[in-house]
Formats: sequence, structure tokens, C-alpha cells
Amino acid sequence: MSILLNSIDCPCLTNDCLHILNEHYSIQTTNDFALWLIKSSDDRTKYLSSTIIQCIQSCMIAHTANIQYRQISNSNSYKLDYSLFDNETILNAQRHLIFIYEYFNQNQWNQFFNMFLLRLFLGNESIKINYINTNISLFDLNSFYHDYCCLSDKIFLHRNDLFEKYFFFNQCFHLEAFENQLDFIENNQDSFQILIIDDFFSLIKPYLGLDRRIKGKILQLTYRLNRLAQKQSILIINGIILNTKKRTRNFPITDDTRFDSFHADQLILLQSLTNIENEIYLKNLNKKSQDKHLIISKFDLDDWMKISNVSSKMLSSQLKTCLSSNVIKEIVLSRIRMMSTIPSTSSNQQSDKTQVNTGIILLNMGGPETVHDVYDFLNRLFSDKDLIPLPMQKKLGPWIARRRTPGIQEQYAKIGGGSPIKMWTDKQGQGMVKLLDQMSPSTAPHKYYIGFRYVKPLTEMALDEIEKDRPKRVIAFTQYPQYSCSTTGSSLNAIARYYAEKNKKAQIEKSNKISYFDESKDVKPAEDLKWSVIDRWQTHPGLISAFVENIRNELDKFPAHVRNDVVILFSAHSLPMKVVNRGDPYPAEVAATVQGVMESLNFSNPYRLVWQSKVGPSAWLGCATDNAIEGLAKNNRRHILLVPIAFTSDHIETLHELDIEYSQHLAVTAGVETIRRCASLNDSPIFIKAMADIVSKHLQSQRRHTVQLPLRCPGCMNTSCEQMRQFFCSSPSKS
Ligand SMILES: C=CC1=C(C)c2cc3[nH]c(cc4nc(cc5[nH]c(cc1n2)c(C)c5CCC(=O)O)C(CCC(=O)O)=C4C)c(C)c3C=C
Ligand SMILES: [Fe+2]
Repeated sequence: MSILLNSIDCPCLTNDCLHILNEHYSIQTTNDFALWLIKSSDDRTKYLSSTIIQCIQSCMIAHTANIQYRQISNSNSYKLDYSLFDNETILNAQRHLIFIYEYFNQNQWNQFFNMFLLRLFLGNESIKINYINTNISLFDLNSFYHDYCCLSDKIFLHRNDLFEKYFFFNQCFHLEAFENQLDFIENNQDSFQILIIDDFFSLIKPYLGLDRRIKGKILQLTYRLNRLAQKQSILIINGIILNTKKRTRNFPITDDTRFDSFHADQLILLQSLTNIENEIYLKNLNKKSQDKHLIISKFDLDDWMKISNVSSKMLSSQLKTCLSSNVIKEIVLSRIRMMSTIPSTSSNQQSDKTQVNTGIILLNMGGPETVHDVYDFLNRLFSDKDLIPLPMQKKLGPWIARRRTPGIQEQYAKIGGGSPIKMWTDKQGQGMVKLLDQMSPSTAPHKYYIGFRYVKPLTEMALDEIEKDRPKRVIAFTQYPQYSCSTTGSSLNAIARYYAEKNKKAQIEKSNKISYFDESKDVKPAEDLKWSVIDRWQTHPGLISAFVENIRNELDKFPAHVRNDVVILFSAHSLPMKVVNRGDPYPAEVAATVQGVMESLNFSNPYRLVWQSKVGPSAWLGCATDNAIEGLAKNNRRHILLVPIAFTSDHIETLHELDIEYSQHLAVTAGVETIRRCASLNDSPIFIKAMADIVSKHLQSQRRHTVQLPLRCPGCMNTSCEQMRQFFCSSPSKS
């Protein structure tokens, strides 16, 4: 596909996205684009000419507050034509993600809302709208309220006071208020939400220079925003910064690669276009990716290109026509019904129509997404007999969870309000299936499912979805590189239990002739799903390379004269000695990863493997990471690099225990001079490539599991472990 590009968009974005576009499209530029280049400063013109152009990959077109660009644009009067918001297109769109151009004036905003919202919400049902605005200077809410409410008594508007208090007086720079706002929206998901953020980048900019945790927090907020965009009826965002992967000399935004994470869930490539009169057109550029990614949002901006000026009066009369049209009412009603039941899926957005060839369920423990989810997380965790067998578990589990909740909530609050694991797993899954579709066309299309043990999307939910999709093959892919019965074992046991229960119900149904299955959902037991399992991958070369790359990057940040003396402290989540002593393979497998990494580093530095995150009073495997830091300092080893080696994404143990408890507090009191923490694998391209490679090799091998899986721990007394092996390792009818 070829893209015709005459961009007026911000060069910061266009540069950063260039490589993505170049990969997928052939790009031509036009005179309009050249015209814009000429208007920009010389340096930039040169730079842009050499890199040509790029586009934005997002659920939303993005725009930044580039000062120079503002100056350029101020000299032109851009007009937006309202016939862009064509009735039918809007009403028939499955979801409405609308780009609002930054240079709307107040009148334009009002008209836009009249057009857009009224058309959307015409109907008999009452609708609540929580209206949030980040920039009072752009438009007048009161007039919007007035125009809006007077046309419909079924629409209730709610303006968030908290938001006003913070945002209007803090110039939108108050992250806490922003977070509160997200909480508010999340807690009111039954109502339609409209969130307007003008120039998101300005909102987050003051925080970008700060440390990893704060950036992490911003990242998390943007991620939540994105999730809301997918779940909620409407989210209107302007100015979301995308894809700031590279810091360029000319356009220094941020070098934080994690900032590009916002957008990839649904790919809609939009680009603003100008004609010679400087009117703005919007063009959907992503036909190709629409097909590929099966986007649910389907408005085609090409159809909105018929530009003509529409006055306010004309708008009102159009709206009245809409009101009287039964056909439109019906469409709106069905739209509202549909939008209010948009499911929160546990995996990537793929159309139901596509037959999935290979399903890959990514297994992990998960972490609470917000502090409000901490209790549920802990409750499930302490109710898991495979992880922590307790006497009277049904009572004791929830009791311990309740007691631990406030302390753990505090920890999650300090790392940005929740665990980022879902976000990273989504990114990893998306990257993995994209690569797999290329690497292994015969098993494509591949679809990933997330199966968490202790938070949603729970393993059982993912299995429900798999049962609906009925892929030809399903792979249970543990996201713990090293096998422990308490982690991977617990997830695999959960899968075996799910099918055992299903089969039991099916048997009862057969004998009693009672339908236990909702036939409309067409859920059947899994005999015909071809299951296999990737149960460990502790020494996969890609995994080792990904660790090595991150370690090298971090070592480079130590002063040259101490670099070779830095002690690399590999830190893994510990295990109770009870578990170690029954023969759990985890300690040896973690050590194998460490060995692989050090071999690949040519044993450049002294190193140790130590163990963190002991829970409760019983004996756990040591040396404990905190004792190791203190001991090293005492022995005059004052430069330490911490490497989380047993978990692939950031989580509370890296972000709180390693970064805050140990690096900020303990290291200082112990007299450590330099302590750094190696980045987690998260969205490392090497790592994502490794994931795809592991799956592709597994598919080629025709093996159903490693030779280790059938072997239970010598001291194992857990009957679930036996049943799990029967499911995955024995009868071919289940394979
Ligand atoms: C490979 C990693 C992990 C192993 C092995 C593991 C074993 C294990 N964990 C507990 C008890 C708890 N773990 C908790 C949190 C937690 N555990 C891991 C990883 C492993 N656990 C992670 C990544 C996390 C944090 C998740 C996140 O927030 O991102 C907790 C909850 C926190 C707390 O209450 O302290 C408990 C409890 C046991 C008993 C165990 C081995 C038997
Ligand atoms: Fe744990």
C-alpha cells in the first residue's frame, strides 16, 4: 500500500514513527507537505527531508505541543469542517474514537459536541455523562452543557469537582488528580464518559525528567487511559503523545521507550491533511492494518472528506432532523446497547469471525491493577493450595489477605497505584503473535490469551474464550522462565482442574440428560483442542541475550573506573525451604539462567545469585537479597547491580523491594556507593523475539511438553500435580 502524505502534524511524532511506516508502506510526499517543511526552521527541514515522513500508530491520532509548530500553525487559520462528522458514519461506527484537532476554537468545540454527542445519544434511554476537561481555555463548558441539555432531558451531565479543583488551578500538571479522575471513570463505567485531554504531553511533560518510578506511573496512567478507551463508550483525547522511542537532537521529547506503549492495541492510522487553503482533512491511512488487526472501530474518514461550511444554525436544524428520524433513533439505541456491553477481553482484539489456528495462553500470576484490587489479588493468592497450603484455607486465606491488604496497598500506591504486569503481558503477546504470523504462516493466525492466576483476566476466563474460539491447537506458555510447582505448576493445575470440572459436568449431563452448558455459547469440553505446554525455557538463547543486553546497558552507566568491580547480584523470588526440600526444580533452573547469562557476558564481573521476597516466619531459601547487599558493603564491595532474573516484567518486587526498599533505603544505610537495578525485560524486542522463537520451535518440534514435566517432585504430596500431568502428559486424546 502506498501512502500519500501531506502532513501538517508535529515533527516530533512523525520522526519517531518513521521506521514503523517504512516497514509497512511505500510513502510518497506531496507539495503540501513540502510546503509545511518550508515553513519550518531550516534544521528541521533538513532533518525531515532526509527521513521523509512517518505516521501515527494508535487508537487515536496524536498531537504534541511543539512550540515551534504552534507558532507555525498560528500564522494559519485552520478550519475544520463539520460534515466530517457525518451522521451515518458516526452512528454506524462500532466505537467512537475521535480525533479533535488542537486548534479548535470555542465555537468549533461546541458545534462539534452538538453534532457528535447528540447524534450519538439520541434515544429513549437516559444517559449519564461525566464530563471532564483538562483545558478551560479551549472551550466553554457551560455553553456546551446548555446546548446539550436543552436538546435532551434524558442526558445527565456530571462535572467532576475534584477534577476542577486540581486541574484548573494546577494547570493540568497534577498527576494525582489525573489518577483520581481515572479512578472515577473506572468506578462509573455504567455511564458514558467523555474525557477530554488537550495536549496530554503537556500534562506529563514535567514528570518526564524524573526517575523511573514516576515515569512508570505516568506510563501506567496512559495505559489505564488506553484501556478505558477500549472499554468505555467514548473517550475523546487530544494530544496523546506516542511513540517517543528516539531522542533526536532536534526534537528532544523523551528517551523513555515505554512511552510508546499507549497505542498499539488498536491500530488506526490517521493523518491530518491540508489542502492549499489550509483546511484540515482527516484521512484514514490504515486500511491495510485494519484488515490485519481487525479493528473494531471502523469509521472511515475518507467518507468524511466532503468539506463544506456548516453554521451553527444548520447544525441545529440537522439535529432536529435527527431527532425525528426513527431510523436513526433505532441505530442509536442499538449502538448504545452495544457500546455499554463492550466486553473487556482478556486478550488482543480480534474479530470473532476469524478462525484462530493457534491459541497461546500466556500463564502468569498477575498483579493488582489498582490499589482497589489488592484484596482480591491476595485473597486468591492465599486461597491457592498449590502456592500456600494452609490449614482451614477457606477461612484463613481471606483472613490473612485482609490483614496484609493495607500494607501491600501502600506498596502498590508507591509504585504508581498498581502492577504493570497486564500492560507488559499485552505488549509481549501482541509483539509475539505478530512475529509468529510471519515466522510460521502454516500455524497462523496465532492469538494470545492472558491467563492470570490471581487477577483478571483469570486463567479460567481465558479458557472460556479459548473454548469459544476453538483454535486447532492451544499452547500453554508459562511466562515464568524457570519452573516451580508454586508458580507454573499452579497455573497448569488450574487448567487441568478447569477441564476436569467441565468433563465432570458433561458426564452428569449425559447421565441425567440435563443441559449444563449454555448451548448458545457453544462451550464444549476440550477433547478436540490440541493442547501442549511450554513449561520452562530457563536457558533459551533469546532469553539470555535479552538479559545480557539489559545488563550491559546498565553496567555502562557505572563510572568506567569501577565498572569491572561491580558485583552483579542476580535476585530471584525466594521459595519456602519446605518447597525446596521436596525437590522443586526452581532453584536449579534459576541458577542455570544465571550461568547462561554470565557465560554470555564472558564472566566480566563477580556475581552471586540471591533470593528476595520471603513471606511469613518460616524458613526460606537464602542468601536473602537484603542481607547480601549489607554483607557486600561490609566487605567493601560498594558497587552493585541488581538483576531481577526470575520474572520477566516489572512488578512489586522490582519496583518496590529492589528500587525503593533496597536501593533507596537499605543501600544508603549499609554504605553502598552505587547501586543500580537492571531494567526488567518488559517490551525488550530481543525478549519478544525470544518468546516468538520459543513458540515457533515448540510448534515445529511436535513435542507436547519438556521431558521434565512428567516428573513430579520426589517429595510431592499434592494430588493436583498428578492430575495435571495426566492432562498434559498422558492420554493422546487430550493432546
Ligand atoms: C518466580 C517468581 C515467584 C515465585 C517462585 C514465587 C513463590 C512464592 N510466592 C509466595 C507468596 C507471595 N508472592 C507474592 C507476590 C509475588 N510473587 C511473585 C513471584 C513469585 N512468587 C511476584 C512477581 C509477586 C508480585 C506480583 C506483582 O505485584 O506484580 C505475594 C503477595 C505480596 C505479599 O503479600 O507479600 C505473596 C504472599 C509464596 C508463598 C511462594 C512459594 C511457595
Ligand atoms: Fe511470590
